Amino acid sequence: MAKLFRAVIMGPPGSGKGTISERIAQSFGLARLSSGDFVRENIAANTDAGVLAKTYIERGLLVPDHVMTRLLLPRLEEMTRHSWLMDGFPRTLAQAKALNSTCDLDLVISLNIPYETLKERLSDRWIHPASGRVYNMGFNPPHVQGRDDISGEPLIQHDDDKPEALVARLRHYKDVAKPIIDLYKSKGILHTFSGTETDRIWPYINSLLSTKIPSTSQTDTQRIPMP
Ligand SMILES: Nc1ncnc2c1ncn2[C@@H]1O[C@H](COP(=O)(O)OP(=O)(O)OP(=O)(O)O)[C@@H](O)[C@H]1O
Ligand SMILES: Nc1nc2c(ncn2[C@@H]2O[C@H](COP(=O)(O)OP(=O)(O)O)[C@@H](O)[C@H]2O)c(=O)[nH]1
Repeated sequence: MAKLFRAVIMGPPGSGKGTISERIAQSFGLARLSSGDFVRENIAANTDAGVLAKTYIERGLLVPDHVMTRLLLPRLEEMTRHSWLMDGFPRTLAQAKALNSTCDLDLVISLNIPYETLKERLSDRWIHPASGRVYNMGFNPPHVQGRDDISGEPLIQHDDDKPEALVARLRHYKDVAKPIIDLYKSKGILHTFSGTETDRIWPYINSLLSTKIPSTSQTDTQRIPMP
């Protein structure tokens, strides 16, 4: 069996993690895992953790570490036969340490995008909740306004993309990301990409990953739903 590959993508809200994860999943056939999707699925299913998580998300806050690790780590332990890319976890040093004790990461991508760019992008971000597909009215609009390209279902905007919640989220990101980035830097697995346009950053990420994982056809792509 080919060697498994485990990666994490980090960056502030709106930095392009979802967009780039999708491209990586399609180009390299990794399972794409999103902590945000996982939390929202738990909210929709009214699980105990989902009900609790909702009270934090509504205030633009992170879900507490013990709730996140209890939700996510067992799921990762089930993925022993898959290569994966995680978007949205770890988001605190405690989560990074918990992840460390579960698996060895091969690579961490950190996106470094200016604040003004983030604000503009998020005010225009639309999402298909069931699949996690992300649109932007300027950058990658849906074929039919307000509808997902594949299912035709309605698109929504997240409450936490509203400017009031965004400022708190960005401040929080800056505070909590630094020690995580330092940790991965010290492990020699951190790769940082800076810029204002995903299309200009993508070729660099693509060529880095090409040296680390073999390309697969698009049919190998999978987005593993989290329970
Ligand atoms: N690892 C995590 N730790 C704590 N809370 C989390 C974590 N992942 C997701 N959440 C919670 O779920 C919410 C939605 O997650 P999602 O990843 O979609 O976040 P987001 O803040 O919209 O991120 P982005 O805009 O960067 O994609 C977050 O705002 C946060 O409250
Ligand atoms: N204008 C513009 N929008 C982008 C670019 N890259 C991503 N987006 C959009 O910006 C928003 C945030 O991107 P997303 O991938 O969701 O970022 P995340 O919050 O880090 O996961 C989405 O609406 C994307 O479609 C870009 O280069 N230019």
